[in-house]
Amino acid sequence: MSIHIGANPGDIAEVVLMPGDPLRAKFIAENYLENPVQYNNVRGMLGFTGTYKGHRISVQGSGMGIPSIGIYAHELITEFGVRKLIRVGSCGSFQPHVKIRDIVFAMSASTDSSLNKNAFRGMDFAPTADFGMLMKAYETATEKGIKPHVGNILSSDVFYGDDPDEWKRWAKYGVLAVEMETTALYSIASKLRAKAMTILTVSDSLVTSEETTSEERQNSFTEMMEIALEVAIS
Ligand SMILES: O=P(O)(O)O[C@H]1O[C@H](CO)[C@@H](O)[C@H]1O
Ligand SMILES: O=c1cc[nH]c(=O)[nH]1
Repeated sequence: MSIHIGANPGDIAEVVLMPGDPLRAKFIAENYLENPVQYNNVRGMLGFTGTYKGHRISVQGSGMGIPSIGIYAHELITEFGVRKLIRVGSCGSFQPHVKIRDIVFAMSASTDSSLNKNAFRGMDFAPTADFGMLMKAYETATEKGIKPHVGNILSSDVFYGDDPDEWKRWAKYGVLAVEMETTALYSIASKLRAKAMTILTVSDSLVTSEETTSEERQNSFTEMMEIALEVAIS
């Protein structure tokens, strides 16, 4: 048992899917895992372990933002022996060609957070996805007839910012979309010698102002879940 995860040693698989929303974790467990067992309810941050195509897989809600996923990723790796972490999240598009419900693979994650600036005394660390996982995700998407966008994303500390045009600074440099966790996930996985990647579904567009509902964000982004499960068992 760790401070934030009320599981016993061995309750959590070596591979964990991590949606921000704990109810998305429940949806994945109930719809894709065989014999799912809930191992965590501390702070309502649901975690489940079951099997997918015969492989043991866990799904753990990460909460929103860098501090929250930082806590769960750290405890999963250091206290429960997790080796592979796959974030399955929602994001807002920065580019006209990245449309609502499209899939984005985060090859790298820029940030406005000071997490790594603090850790590296003002110097820049480049948080990147595990190449093998990224390649498997790309192959799986291609087999399914899905064309993912692969590239740099922004992990922001701010959801409701002051400047409505701030995102354009990142868009100008080709950043695909914004979410709030990946830079921490990739950095922590690198430090602790685990493997990580993020798969996102576009839930809204800063370009067109289109949006999906919270219910859709919880339950309907199934293509990214299915790609993530194939990466998990590879
Ligand atoms: O849908 P999730 O995985 O929570 O991801 C995105 O949604 C939340 C903001 O609505 C942030 O956590 C952001 O990263
Ligand atoms: O962090 C996020 C997630 C989804 N959509 C956004 O605009 N921001």
